[in-house]
Amino acid sequence: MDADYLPFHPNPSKPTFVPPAGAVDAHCHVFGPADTFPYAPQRKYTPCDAPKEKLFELRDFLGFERNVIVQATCHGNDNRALIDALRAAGDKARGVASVAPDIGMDELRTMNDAGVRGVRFNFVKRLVDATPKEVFLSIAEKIEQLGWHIVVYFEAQDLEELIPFLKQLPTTIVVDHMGRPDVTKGADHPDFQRFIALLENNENMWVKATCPERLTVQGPDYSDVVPFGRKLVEKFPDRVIWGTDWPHPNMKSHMPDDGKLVDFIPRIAPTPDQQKALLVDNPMRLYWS
Ligand SMILES: O=C(O)/C=C(\CC(=O)C(=O)O)C(=O)O
Repeated sequence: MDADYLPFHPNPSKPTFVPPAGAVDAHCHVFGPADTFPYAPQRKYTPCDAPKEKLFELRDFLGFERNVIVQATCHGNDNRALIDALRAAGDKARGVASVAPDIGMDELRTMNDAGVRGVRFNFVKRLVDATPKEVFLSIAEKIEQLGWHIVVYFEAQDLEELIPFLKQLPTTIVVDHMGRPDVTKGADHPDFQRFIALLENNENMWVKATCPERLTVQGPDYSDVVPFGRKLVEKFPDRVIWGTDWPHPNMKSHMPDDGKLVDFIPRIAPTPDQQKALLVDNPMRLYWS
């Protein structure tokens, strides 16, 4: 792993908040182990191994029933670790893959059988070299045939430029990590309001109310991120999902305690109805129906 890479928390606390029955951790990753599933040569970071067994252990410990495992850039378009984890989890996991435009429908169908239900388009400049929009559009055309959706990861300052492209995508779109707002500007700032307006005007767009630990400036207990998550849960109760982001690649300031991240949930989704929608009904509709 990279010299400055922080490994995941070795012994997270037991959360006080008990997730509703059937809760889904809808954003997490598996990394390696590198001797079986090597990292991609073009990767921008080398993580510590975070194998499926550790993920499943954490799922049970935190009180979740299911995972959505998202392909991260350190594995490039090599989805073998993801597929291996999905097969091992059986019906308890679904996946989001990263694919090249020349992928065939047969390979996509094999992935579908393993539990993949979406692809991820990553626009974060520190993580990937830019991919031409036509390439993404040609992938979108293929995966649309399987009823999959597209997860997009971008930073707030790049949203404006991306909007015309996002509007061209033919499927459900899920935006990672609240659209990565600058929380120092506040949730009423025009930047976050523009993101809210985008979701209001495009009913195919969903959002993950994830990653207070990445967005915070104050640090734990992430109070500066609460207004952002709460606004998304209130405004889009049937289009918002939640996940741990375990094993938290590229965290530089601190490594979050996953139990504390679970305790963040009732602060952004205070009512049992909101919690059930966020953790059960919405992810089940998107990934298991
Ligand atoms: O865990 C995440 O979702 C966020 C990441 C890593 C990532 O997305 C990737 O490597 O593909 C990040 O901001 O470094």
